[in-house]
Amino acid sequence: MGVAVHVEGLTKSFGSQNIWSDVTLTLPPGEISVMLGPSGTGKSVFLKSLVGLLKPERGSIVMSDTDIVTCSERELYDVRRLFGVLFQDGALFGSMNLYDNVAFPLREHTKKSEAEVRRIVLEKMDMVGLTGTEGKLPGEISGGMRKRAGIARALVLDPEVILFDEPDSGLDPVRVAYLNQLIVDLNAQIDATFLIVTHDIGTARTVPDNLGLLFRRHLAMFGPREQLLTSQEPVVRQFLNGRREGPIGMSEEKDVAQVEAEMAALEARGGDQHNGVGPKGASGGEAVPPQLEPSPGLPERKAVRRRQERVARMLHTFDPATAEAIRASLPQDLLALADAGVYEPTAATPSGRHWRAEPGSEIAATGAGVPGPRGER
Ligand SMILES: Nc1ncnc2c1ncn2[C@@H]1O[C@H](COP(=O)(O)OP(=O)(O)OP(=O)(O)O)[C@@H](O)[C@H]1O
Repeated sequence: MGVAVHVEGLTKSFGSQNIWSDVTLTLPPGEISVMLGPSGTGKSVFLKSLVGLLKPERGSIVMSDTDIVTCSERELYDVRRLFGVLFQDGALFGSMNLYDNVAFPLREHTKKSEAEVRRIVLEKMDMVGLTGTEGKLPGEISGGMRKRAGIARALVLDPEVILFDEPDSGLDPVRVAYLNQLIVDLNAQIDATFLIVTHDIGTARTVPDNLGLLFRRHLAMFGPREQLLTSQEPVVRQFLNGRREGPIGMSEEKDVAQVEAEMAALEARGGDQHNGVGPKGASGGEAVPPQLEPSPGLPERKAVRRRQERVARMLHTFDPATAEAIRASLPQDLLALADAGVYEPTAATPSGRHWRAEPGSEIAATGAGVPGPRGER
C-alpha cells in the first residue's frame, strides 16, 4: 500500500513573490487526490516541492518518517525513490526508444540484470497498454501514447506515491477518458498514493477520492471529493463550472464589488446548471457523479474501503450537503456505526483537511490519517 504524505504549514516564495502560504493537507495512503487551481497558482511548484526539487522556506512534508523539507541530501535520495512522477510533457528522451526510456530509472538507480530490467519494463508497458511499441521513438507515437510511456517509466521503481502533472494536457477528450480509466486501473493494481494536478473538470469530478483547490496563494479547500463537489464556496463553484463569473479573473484578482454583481446576476439566471450546485444549495445527485471504477477483471481498489472508514469517522465534521453526499456512498455497516454514535461529534478537524489515524486501526499501523473517535488531531 502507498504511504501517507503529511504536508503542514508549507510556504514557498521565489524572492519577494509568494506562491502559496501555510498549505496543510494529508494525502491518504493509496487514495487518489486531485489538486485544482487557476493557472499560475503554483500547482507544479507544489509537486516539485513534494519530491524535494524545490525547497519551501517554511513547513514540513513528512513521508515515511522523513521530512522532505529539512532532510539531508542522502535521505532525500532515498525518499525520492518512493515517488514516481509523470511530468507534463512525459519528459521522454527523444533519441531513445520507448523500451530504453522506460528502462532508464532501473539502469540508473538499481543494479538489476538486463534480464530483470527486461521483465519489469515489459510488465509495466503491458500495464499501460503499450505492448509491442518498445522499439518506437517518442516522436513516432501519439501524445496519449507518450503519456502512457511516461507513466510506465514512473512505475518501474514500484513507487509508493505517484504524482501526475496535468496528465490530460494536449489530449483530446476521448484520450483523456482512456487515460483516466488507466489511472483508476493502475491504482487498483498497485494501491499507491496518487496525486494528480489537472485543469480537467471531468477528471476532477469522476476520478479522485479527494479534491483540493489552490487559489490566491493558499489552499482554499482540500477534502473528500463530496466536500468540493457540493461546496457553495464561490471560487470552488466557479472553477468546477468553468465560468467567468466569480472570484477568479483573467489575472487572478477581481474587485469584490464586481464579483458580487456577477454572482447576483448568475443567481438571478438560476445559478450553475450542469452540476446541481445552485443558488439554493442544491446538492447530491448530479453534483456528485459516480466515481470511475476499475475495468472489469481487475481487483477492486483497496483504498475504497479504507476511505469509506475514514470519511465515516469524519462525517460529523461536514456541512449537511457534504454529509448527505458522503452517506450516499457508504455501505450499511459503516452507516450503522456512524448512526450509533460510535464516531462521536467533536470539534471539527480544520476544514476536514487534516486528520490522523485512530490508534490501533489498520490505517494507523500504516501511517495513514483519519481522526480518532473523538477527533483528536
Ligand atoms: N524556478 C522558479 N523560479 C521562479 N519562479 C518560479 C519558478 N517556478 C515557478 N515559478 C513561478 O511560480 C508561479 C507558479 O507556477 P506553477 O508552474 O507552479 O503554476 P501552475 O499552477 O502549475 O500553473 P499552470 O496551471 O499554468 O501549469 C508562476 O508565477 C511561476 O512563474
